[in-house]
Amino acid sequence: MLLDQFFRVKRSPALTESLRCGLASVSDYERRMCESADSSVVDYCRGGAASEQTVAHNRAAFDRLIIRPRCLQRIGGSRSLAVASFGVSYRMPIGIAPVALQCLAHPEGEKAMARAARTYGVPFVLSVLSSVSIEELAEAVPRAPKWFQLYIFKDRELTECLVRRAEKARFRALVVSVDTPAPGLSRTERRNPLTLPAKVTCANFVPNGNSSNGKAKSCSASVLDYVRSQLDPSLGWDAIQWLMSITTLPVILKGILNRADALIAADIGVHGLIVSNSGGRQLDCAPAAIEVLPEIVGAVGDRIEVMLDSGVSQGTDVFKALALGARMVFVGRAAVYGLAVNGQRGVEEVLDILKTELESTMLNAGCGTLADVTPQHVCHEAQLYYPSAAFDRTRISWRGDSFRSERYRSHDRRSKTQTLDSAETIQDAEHVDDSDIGTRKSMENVLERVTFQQRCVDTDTQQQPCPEIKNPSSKFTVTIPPPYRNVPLQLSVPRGIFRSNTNNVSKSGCAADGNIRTARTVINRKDNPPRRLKSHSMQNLANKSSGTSVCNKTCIAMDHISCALNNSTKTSLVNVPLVIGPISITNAALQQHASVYRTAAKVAERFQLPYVHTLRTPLSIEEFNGRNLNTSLVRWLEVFPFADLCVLRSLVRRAERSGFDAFVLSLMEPCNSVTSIFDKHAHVCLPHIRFPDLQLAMDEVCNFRSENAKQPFEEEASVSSYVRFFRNITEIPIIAYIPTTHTDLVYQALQAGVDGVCVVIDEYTPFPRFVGNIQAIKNSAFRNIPIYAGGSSFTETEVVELLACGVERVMIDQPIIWGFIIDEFNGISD
Ligand SMILES: Cc1cc2nc3c(=O)[nH]c(=O)nc-3n(C[C@H](O)[C@H](O)[C@H](O)COP(=O)(O)O)c2cc1C
Repeated sequence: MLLDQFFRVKRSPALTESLRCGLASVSDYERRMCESADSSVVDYCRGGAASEQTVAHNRAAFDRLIIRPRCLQRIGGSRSLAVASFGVSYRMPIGIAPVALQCLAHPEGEKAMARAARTYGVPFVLSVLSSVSIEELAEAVPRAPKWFQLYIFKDRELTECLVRRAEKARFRALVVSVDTPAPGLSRTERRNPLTLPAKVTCANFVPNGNSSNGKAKSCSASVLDYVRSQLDPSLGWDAIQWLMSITTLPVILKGILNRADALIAADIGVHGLIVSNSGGRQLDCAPAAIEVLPEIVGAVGDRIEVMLDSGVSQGTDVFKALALGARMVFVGRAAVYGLAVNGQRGVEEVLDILKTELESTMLNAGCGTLADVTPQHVCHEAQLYYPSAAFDRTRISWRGDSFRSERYRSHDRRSKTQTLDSAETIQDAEHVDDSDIGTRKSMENVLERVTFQQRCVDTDTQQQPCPEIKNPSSKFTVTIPPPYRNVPLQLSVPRGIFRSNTNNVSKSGCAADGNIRTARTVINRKDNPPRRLKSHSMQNLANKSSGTSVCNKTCIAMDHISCALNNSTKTSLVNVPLVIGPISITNAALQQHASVYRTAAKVAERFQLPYVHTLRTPLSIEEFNGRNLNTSLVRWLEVFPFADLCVLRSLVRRAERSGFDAFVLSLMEPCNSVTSIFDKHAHVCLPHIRFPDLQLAMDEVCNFRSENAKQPFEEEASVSSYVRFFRNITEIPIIAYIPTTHTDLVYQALQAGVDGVCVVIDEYTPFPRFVGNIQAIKNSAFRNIPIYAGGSSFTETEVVELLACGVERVMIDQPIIWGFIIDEFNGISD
């Protein structure tokens, strides 16, 4: 208070009032609502889908972004938050998202919300499931800037009727929620079901003289069921085209979460997108909206308006979204909390809090106007805290320069090629950004034009190829995929999630298009038709293992298991293309159980999965090979980039003789000599275990060295020289096994001609970032090379996400050990 007075900060009466009541932030309103409202209403407003991971992602993703302020920016006196959208100027870039049945939170419901929106000059989106009808709202708050959210229902007549009503009531835009093929599953709501009071219903579906075509239903909870039954999972993009053909209102798609869908939307001429996961209420484990925003702005930001909702609850969130290219953000829950606490006044107070926080953030970050807020003002925490990742190409999107330059240079994505300078650094990007500051305003004009001319654009002109951009210093060229005009028009958010048999991923066109040289044909040559794995969860395994029937050895390792389970929310790994291994003994409890390898290999054989044998085992290549193994097992061998050529050559020959199908060249640890890896695994970590192959390699090195006094291979040999070496002496395919933090090595390996790459997650990399890294590789010139994902234990949904972004197979190792400890063959199978 004192500080405010000192700096003479002007406060609105609404904020002064709310501060007097101890409500200074959106979370204060949330808390107050929880104290005062009925518990089923609280659950309804706050809840998310299933395990609510996406709700948590939304918050965490904003928190991972760091604001990077600039000083001494000569911020002038005239400061405005005004923004134009679809031809209308709004007083600030914050709108109110569609929220169903607002009369549950407050008797005035949507009317109060719309009045607050009018006071603050921001758009209010009325949900089709509103508790106040379109007409009633228009009559009560005629001058509020209103948009109308709808679904394209199974009954198109009903849908068209709603559109006509919205047009007649002078709504300014249609927001189509495309992420709702079915209602989201809320566990909290199932535990504490919401019973609609008699006077609260979906007012747009109740006969009132306006909904005249006989489609309206009588007033009861069954109205909600009826509306839910009208959701149509069979919709395709043609439905959007149909909608655009029956209305002149701008059409905005809400719920877009990937670039591919954004491109289709722009291609078919929609006017805007709201990047959204519906606040985590639809698909659990969907990405945070803010995480995918840069990718979508990069793809279509220069053609259509891109907005965002989901997780926005403070001014800094708004700032971050604007910096990453959103034109406007919407709040759902934040506004509902205000409504529940204090009706219209509560919503105004919340809007005031967000506005004040946004203004303060802008000032302190060195931005006087929205035009000053640029991607340069936000970075991902990884850039600050993990500087070794500074060269990681995929983090470029978080610097913002990649999409920004496209956006500001009016880059046309239809160009066939785009060059990337692999030597680009953060400094380079900042330099570029400096020169770009202040251009946002002019870009806004361009955006305006694009938006309103969108439908008139002659499609032939759109097809004109754009001149190639060539950068002489570029190290490699990335081919941009052709426009998505010919893809089947089917809503798929995200792609692949409903794939019935994920083992067919390569055939379903996600990753492969037949150009793969050797890996597809050779590595997987023994693949048989997939079998279904038994559906067990890691939690089940843990529960099972706590029973008395489990032998002593289990107890020793149970700490490891429960620790791993506690640290994560691992679920089942079922019905997916996997690779088993490489399993090395890192667990002291397993020292005496070398049979884990043979057992794991048998399971791999049974399920027709490749098995990766490693040198870090008590079984030599020949011993492993000789034990009752059927020839149908697909065998890969993990090798290390030893400096000693003679060792590598001899390993290659032995692997060839033993019928291995691929080499997994592990670049996980800096081990340029046999001695370093031998010391680490055979002497230092696990002194009691015999590592015959490493010992053999040691012997060979000693013999070799005594014969050839000097080192045969330079100590710091590059990835390419190892790959070339393998290439020269064997036909067996090579898969590089590289940590995701070293994307530069991935590209080196790909350039050197490996047949596949396994990108391995580490404990510091957030999963969305890992997916981003993989997507970047899949989007690069090497898109046809199979990518595998490694890193111990992914959850089932993570596996699906990986497959959806083009990963061929997922390598698992640690869960195999857990399964073995619990029930050997059956445990691993489970
Ligand atoms: C209680 C509630 C009801 C909602 N109802 C709808 C709806 O009817 N239609 C829709 O498209 N989105 C609906 N949403 C999603 C919001 O439009 C918006 O996407 C989401 O709330 C944004 O996330 P946030 O709550 O974290 O701000 C609803 C959200 C909430 C919290």
